[in-house]
Amino acid sequence: MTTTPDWIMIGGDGPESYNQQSSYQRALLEATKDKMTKAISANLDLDLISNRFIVADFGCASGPNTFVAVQNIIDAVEEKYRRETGQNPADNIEFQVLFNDFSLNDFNTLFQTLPPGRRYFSAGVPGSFFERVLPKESFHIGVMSYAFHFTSKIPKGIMDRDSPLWNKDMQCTGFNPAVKKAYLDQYSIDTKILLDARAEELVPGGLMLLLGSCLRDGVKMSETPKGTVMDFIGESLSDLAKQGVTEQEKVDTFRTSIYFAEQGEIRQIIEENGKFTIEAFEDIIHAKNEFPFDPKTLAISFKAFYGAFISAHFGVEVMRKAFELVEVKAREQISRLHNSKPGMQYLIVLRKN
Ligand SMILES: C[S@@+](CC[C@H](N)C(=O)[O-])C[C@H]1O[C@@H](n2cnc3c(N)ncnc32)[C@H](O)[C@@H]1O
Ligand SMILES: [Mg+2]
Repeated sequence: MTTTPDWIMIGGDGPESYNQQSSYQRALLEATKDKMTKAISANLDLDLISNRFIVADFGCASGPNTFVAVQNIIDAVEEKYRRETGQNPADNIEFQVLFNDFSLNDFNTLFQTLPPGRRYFSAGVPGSFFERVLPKESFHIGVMSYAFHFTSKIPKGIMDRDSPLWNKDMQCTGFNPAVKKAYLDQYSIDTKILLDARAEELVPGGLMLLLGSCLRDGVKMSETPKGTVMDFIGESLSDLAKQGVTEQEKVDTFRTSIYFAEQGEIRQIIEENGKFTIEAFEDIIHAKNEFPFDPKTLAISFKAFYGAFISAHFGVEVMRKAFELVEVKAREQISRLHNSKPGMQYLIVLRKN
């Protein structure tokens, strides 16, 4: 079994950084602000809002989206407190935000760009969210934004050419049922471990807010715009191997530890885990719902997301060349994108049982 390189976003705040290129992810946070506020108002016990309130973001990257996510939560908690007690939250509540990601994440950029005027104390929590990273009962609301689609490793057999599970593509396209099952099984195991860990770390009655992308039931990854661009990336890397720019062996051993689950699969995993009640599972439709089908924008935003991961395996030069080809492919095959089936963006609200 192979462990993939840690899934690190491009750090710093240069033109290709995650910091500058994550507006797609941010659009979902902005679109869900009202729904997050309502969910917190309806599902968080007033008793939990006392002198010390802890918010944790798992898979925070280097910002700025994490600041939007945690501020939305703090605003909602303050609003509920003000409305239901008539008191000023600033007089009575101190907030702390725990920022979690892999230790190699660019925490320097994160801490250097913390919003001025924020009303919370900050701390970094390094480590994989597939393990316990915090003491028992140590936070009140957790959030995961575009971080609930990872597996801890590439499923067994996926990179073995002699296995019926061998996957020629870099992602789970959804077309090979055996490959799809292997990814789903791994995702299910990992996600249950993740939920177990968060359930221990959350205070009783605490909430987890999950925001991200999934598939509508019955839709295959490669049928969506995101899956189509991921296929362009895989095809571009294969082209570079054919041109001798990189080795075929490297292409064959490059697979993503990402599984975009179907809506029903996510629901089933959470229910089987049994540590949380699903208070809401919302289908969020917003202006930036799908990527704009502009070849240049697509190449840049997917580079921000996947670039560091590809660099770690192929080196930065191959990564750059691959995304030049992705832009060409997106231009040549724009109809594939226009004919794709919509993906889905969600807000899931979980309450610890
Ligand atoms: C697509 S980014 C999302 C960042 C940010 N939450 C947002 O909404 O823009 C996914 C983040 O999850 C982190 N991540 C992936 N697997 C992780 C793990 N096992 N433990 C902790 N962080 C992880 C990555 O390092 C990355 O920063
Ligand atoms: Mg990984």
